[in-house]
Amino acid sequence: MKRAEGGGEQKEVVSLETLSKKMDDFAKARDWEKFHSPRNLLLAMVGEVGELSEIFQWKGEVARGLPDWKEEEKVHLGEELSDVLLYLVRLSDACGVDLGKAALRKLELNAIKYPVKQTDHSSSNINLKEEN
Ligand SMILES: Nc1ccn([C@H]2C[C@H](O)[C@@H](COP(=O)(O)OP(=O)(O)OP(=O)(O)O)O2)c(=O)n1
Repeated sequence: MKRAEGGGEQKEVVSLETLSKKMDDFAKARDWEKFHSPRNLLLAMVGEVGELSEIFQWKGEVARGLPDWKEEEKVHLGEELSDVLLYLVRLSDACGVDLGKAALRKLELNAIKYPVKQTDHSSSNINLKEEN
């Protein structure tokens, strides 16, 4: 696994390929590939998005970085975020989509659609600007 320098500290870099391979190994070892169809994976991912949403439910708006959250709440959050990511990676594989490549292309498309000079950073909804 690759490691990157980060302010003197070594930080582990986890690639989508690594997650994809580990999910593949996990499914093969259990003979669960038959369950990992695109539709099943999509539904499983949406279920995990629901579990992720539950963590934020009724809390009101929370500050970036979650400074007021207990450590155990952050650990739980990491688990649910991971479930969503793992199913998304697996779903992309099951659909024959190179997720990393597709995401980089989408970022480029986003930058063309929303050029820096036309973006009003004082507005939370850039579409409002276009309508006014
Ligand atoms: N058929 C399955 C079942 C599980 N997993 C993997 C992917 C997810 O990362 C995690 C999901 O496991 P659970 O369905 O047990 O969900 P939770 O971990 O969220 O448990 P719970 O729903 O009890 O909170 O396990 C998988 O790849 N294929």
